[in-house]
Amino acid sequence: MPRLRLALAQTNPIVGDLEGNSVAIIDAVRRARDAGADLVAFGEMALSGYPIEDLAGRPSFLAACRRRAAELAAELGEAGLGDVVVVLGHPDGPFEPRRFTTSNAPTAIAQNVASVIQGGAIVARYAKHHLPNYSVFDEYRIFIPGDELLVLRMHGVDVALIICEDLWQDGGPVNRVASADAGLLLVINASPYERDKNEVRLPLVTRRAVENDTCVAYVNIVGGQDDLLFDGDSVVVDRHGRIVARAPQFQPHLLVVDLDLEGATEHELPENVALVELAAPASGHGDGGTAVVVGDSGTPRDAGDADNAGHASDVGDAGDAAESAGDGGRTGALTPLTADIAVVPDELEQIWGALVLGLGDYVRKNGFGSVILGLSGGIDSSVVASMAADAIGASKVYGVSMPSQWSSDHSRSDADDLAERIGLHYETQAIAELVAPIESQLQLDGVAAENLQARIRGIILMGLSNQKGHLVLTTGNKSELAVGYSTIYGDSVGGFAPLKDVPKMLVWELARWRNTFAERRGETPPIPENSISKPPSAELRPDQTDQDSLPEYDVLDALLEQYINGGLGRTELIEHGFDAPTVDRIISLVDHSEWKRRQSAIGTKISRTAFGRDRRLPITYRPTDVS
Ligand SMILES: Nc1ncnc2c1ncn2[C@@H]1O[C@H](COP(=O)(O)OP(=O)(O)OC[C@H]2O[C@@H]([n+]3cccc(C(=O)O)c3)[C@H](O)[C@@H]2O)[C@@H](O)[C@H]1O
Ligand SMILES: Nc1ncnc2c1ncn2[C@@H]1O[C@H](COP(=O)(O)OP(=O)(O)OP(=O)(O)O)[C@@H](O)[C@H]1O
Ligand SMILES: NC(=O)CC[C@H](N)C(=O)O
Repeated sequence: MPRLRLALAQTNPIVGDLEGNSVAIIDAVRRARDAGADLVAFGEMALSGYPIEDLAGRPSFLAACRRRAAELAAELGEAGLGDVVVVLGHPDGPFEPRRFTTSNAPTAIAQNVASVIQGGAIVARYAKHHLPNYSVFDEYRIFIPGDELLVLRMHGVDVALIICEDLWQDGGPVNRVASADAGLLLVINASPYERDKNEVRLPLVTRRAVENDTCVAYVNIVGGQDDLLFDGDSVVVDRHGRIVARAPQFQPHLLVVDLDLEGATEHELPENVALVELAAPASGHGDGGTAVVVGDSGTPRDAGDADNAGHASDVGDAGDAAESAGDGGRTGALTPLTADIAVVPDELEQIWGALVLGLGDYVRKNGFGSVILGLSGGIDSSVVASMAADAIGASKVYGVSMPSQWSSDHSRSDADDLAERIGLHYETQAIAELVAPIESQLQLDGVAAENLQARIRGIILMGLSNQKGHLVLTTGNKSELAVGYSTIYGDSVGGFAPLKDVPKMLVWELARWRNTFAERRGETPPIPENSISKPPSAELRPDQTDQDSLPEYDVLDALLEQYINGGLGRTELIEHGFDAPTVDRIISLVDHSEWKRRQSAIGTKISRTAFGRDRRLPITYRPTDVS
């Protein structure tokens, strides 16, 4: 059986940063080459970052991506890395909208492609076939679909290549893998984290391996991009679906694994399969060879454009190359690798890791050096402060206590305690004297006067942000956002909302988990016990608690879970045991808060249905279909 040494490069790209992303790519190829890899694969759009959204409609951006991919190939060759076969995801174009007769998206001018690089040039290209258009994805709108499976013959093995959603959908390229008789199915991905995703993603990888009787290698990008968080978790399973290598979540990683694979055989190609024969390395890790397309039953691809002229041809003299590739083309035997199988953390640790990376990458990738937030001594601000310290270090976190005349003593003492435990910067800005003149001049009372306090706090945080350059973190959680329980332009102020997709009950669970995690490591638990155990209160009037306005949070969260994630209507919610008045009140609050959510800060998605792109509803809406 031919042995392939495969490297999966789990990189953390920044959308648009073609230069920075290229540096990481070249570095990973060098490390893969030093580790003896024959093939190194990067995630979907690893060159450009993902998702590129409407940048896909900008010809100058597409041209820059295409140019950078070709330059990168040349640079790899010049750096003596031409022998390693590199599979790299990037956008390609601009194409004439009507050039592809199979296109269902006539206005799209881009394709979502994987370029195959060898010997200093792009030698083949695969265009994604299935373009996801549900949940957070809009690819059908912006990309032209491909229509064939690419098979690379290298080192005596046939490697079938597809991109992310192609693995998820029956029909199309994944159904041709078995009849193409591929020894390895390589999938490059940009698959966002959701707390239950692993329960779907890994079984899917396993199922495809068994269905096709082939090893499957799945490489994902890692890192935060606005509201999305890519968790990495790249994995290789054998033809029985058993895990043979797995990268850790939430960090860049180069996973290198030896695979003994079914050798390539001569057989008739199914429809819409392009077989590209890659030449064996000339010697050791010297200059690479050229590619020969030995069979192509589909429509011509665009791999042989001006950038790649002379490196791919459709002549059929594959025999010699196949023979020389049979032993892997290496000059000497490589020491076998030991299995590298990362342990998947428990669920709360995963969620914490996702939120910390999402927050940290938003701060770093948007060029902030620090964050600021209001510390009320309550659970939400305490958890956000702790996450921020984990993400960027306590020395870059600024907390402000802003007591009013209604603030309890514990709001101050718990905030002091938190600041001390975490070691963040901390100051006090009392608001009573700022609130009083506005309240009096505008003659505000009731909720108007209550909200003024939250708005003065917002002004203080934005003022300090403008002055010092801190990013303002808004502390609202998913339960509050669902029912509009926050003051617009008040405590909802801010640029990033770490708890946006975290319901209140989960906020408490995470707080307890983080403290226990610290204790296990012999560290000071960051969150004061009193902040966890006391009843939540906005403290905008004497003795206020959240439950003056809302049901108990366990009931509220269960109801919201069924209404928002589960998509149940009024009748079904009542059938599930929620009482009718509560259902009516909460549905009404959720539906009438859409306008607040539409202007709210983004935050890391961790659920199947996060507020934002996942759930698009009208603001102006008079419900007549409530049932
Ligand atoms: N459809 C629509 N489109 C555009 N604007 C719309 C609108 N509906 C209302 N509005 C505007 O919104 C205003 C009302 O919204 P807003 O000013 O936010 O005020 P509102 O939602 O009435 O009150 C805020 C609630 O959040 C609670 N709160 C505040 C702060 C912190 C916390 C906490 O514990 O975390 C809770 C507070 O106790 C109160 O119950 C209206 O005066 C109107 O200007
Ligand atoms: N006294 C305060 N000092 C500083 N910030 C405050 C104060 N009160 C409220 N805030 C800010 O406004 C946010 C909304 O908090 P509020 O106490 O009204 O509700 P909450 O949802 O219970 O949040 P928390 O659990 O953090 O208290 C807080 O998380 C905090 O950032
Ligand atoms: N980029 C993609 O095609 C991702 C879609 C896929 N269903 C996923 O979430 O993994």
